[in-house]
Amino acid sequence: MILLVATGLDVAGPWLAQVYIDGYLVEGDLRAWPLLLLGGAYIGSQGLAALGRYLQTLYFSRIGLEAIYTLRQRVFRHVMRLPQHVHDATPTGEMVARVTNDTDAIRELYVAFLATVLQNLVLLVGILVAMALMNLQLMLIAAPLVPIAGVVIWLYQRTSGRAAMEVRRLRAVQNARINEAIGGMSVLQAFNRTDHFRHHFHDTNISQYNARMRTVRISGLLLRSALDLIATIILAALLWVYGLEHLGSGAEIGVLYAFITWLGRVSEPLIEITQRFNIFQQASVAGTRLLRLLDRPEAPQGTDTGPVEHARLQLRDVHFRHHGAATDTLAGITLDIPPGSFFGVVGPTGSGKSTLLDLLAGLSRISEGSLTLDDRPVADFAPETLNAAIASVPQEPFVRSTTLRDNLLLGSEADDAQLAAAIDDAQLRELIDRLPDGLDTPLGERGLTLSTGERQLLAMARALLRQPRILLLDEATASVDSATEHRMNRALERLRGRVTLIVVAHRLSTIRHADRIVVIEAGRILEQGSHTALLDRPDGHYHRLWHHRQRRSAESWQ
Ligand SMILES: Nc1ncnc2c1ncn2[C@@H]1O[C@H](COP(=O)(O)OP(=O)(O)OP(=O)(O)O)[C@@H](O)[C@H]1O
Repeated sequence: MILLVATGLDVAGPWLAQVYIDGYLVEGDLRAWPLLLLGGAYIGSQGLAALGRYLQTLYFSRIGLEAIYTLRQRVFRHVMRLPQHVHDATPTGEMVARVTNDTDAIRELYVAFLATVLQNLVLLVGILVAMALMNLQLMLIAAPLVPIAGVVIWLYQRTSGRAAMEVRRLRAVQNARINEAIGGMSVLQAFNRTDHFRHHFHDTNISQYNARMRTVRISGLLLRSALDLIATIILAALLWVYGLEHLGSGAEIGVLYAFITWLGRVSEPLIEITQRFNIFQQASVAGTRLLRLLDRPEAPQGTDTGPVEHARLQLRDVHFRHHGAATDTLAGITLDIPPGSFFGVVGPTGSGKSTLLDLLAGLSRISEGSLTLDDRPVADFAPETLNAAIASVPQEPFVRSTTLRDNLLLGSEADDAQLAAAIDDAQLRELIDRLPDGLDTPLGERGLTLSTGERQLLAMARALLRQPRILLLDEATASVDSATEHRMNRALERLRGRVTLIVVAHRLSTIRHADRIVVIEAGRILEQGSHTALLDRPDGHYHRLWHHRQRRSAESWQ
């Protein structure tokens, strides 16, 4: 409604001018009141039209922003619920682009495309109607501008659409390159590969420049130039016809004025509509990508919220195969993990240790066999219930670039006493005392100001804050300094008996005192038992591993 009124007021301006010119000026009537009245009406109508346009823009923007808010919320929630294998196979930058750029393209569709196209189409129709009412013959001369402009728009779409797609593709490549280079900057610098990457970047940059120039050339040629030329030809035709009819009389010169003004305004909406079609194209590509993402099934979630009483974990002939993999990563794992026990898991790299922890944490689902917590399938548990009972410390803990306190809490609530207990249990106190602002020290991006071992202790304190029944720890590396190693061992010793500990270890010293050590190779359990029992088997794998490590560390001390 506002749109129609605003357009009517907009179009009325030249009409009022025509009334004044033909009714008073040409007649030689130079009294003040008609000028004041019609001039005031002219200014008023244009002012109200501007107000109307402002209200429309506000309205469309609100619709757009509301749509984007809901959509972004939905896409992000969906992304967080996608199964692990989807995240493993999708580059981070691509997921980020889905949630930010693609949803933004949809916003543009509402704000910039639909609003502009609708406003301009209505304006176009309004001008044509006003022309027809004023002078049908002249309107019929001006009207062909619309179909001719349609052809120009079609040509523009055909030629510039491809170039615009190329610009966007190159921009995505460029973003990925920048992401990759910045993420791996230390490696690039250490390997002296910065120049190599710079040249690669230069190549895509040049291609993007050329593609961009192509779009500028096409739009420069077809948009303003072609449409202005056609408008000028039509203007000449109008002058010709008007001249033939009113030659020398000067009659209806106001009509000519109104037509020239309207004609000048017809090409603007046409150019706007043409330009906005790119946004439409972008939004439809983004929309297709978003729909494809939203169509991907979320990881199934259980609903069992019953309390976990004993926290006994049992695995019966568990098999697991990674999505799309040809063979099983874990095969025939059978384990009984009683509450409060300390289990160590060792094995060569790639043997499936981290995968086993992912299954226990409910991050991946077993392919075959049974995995239960208190005799209830782990897969049936609601994520909140399972996460409250089982906490994990991954190999590469997630550290945000905020303070240590925020990193420990990770959005949850805990009082000072709980925080202090978790910090003490994880042996994090010494580190906090060393930091300039203690718990309120910012940790820098991805926690790079902390060592690998310290990041794991932080993740352990974070996990302990939730007071879990079972703690899964995937030891980051064999090569932490002896002070950190000592702190980690002390932390495990402190937790022992209070919490079930399942620890994947690269340093055998970490799990030396475990109740049971499980040796895995190629996804199968080779042997299990206590440290002494396993060492008592001279031809056992653990025996060999232990003596091999002992020799290596003895050599490194020589
Ligand atoms: N998403 C995946 N898709 C396919 N295979 C995978 C995937 N993730 C891991 N794997 C494979 O599964 C096997 C076990 O990996 P896992 O990370 O569990 O080993 P690991 O014993 O923890 O090794 P490390 O000691 O180096 O941490 C490896 O061969 C690995 O290549």
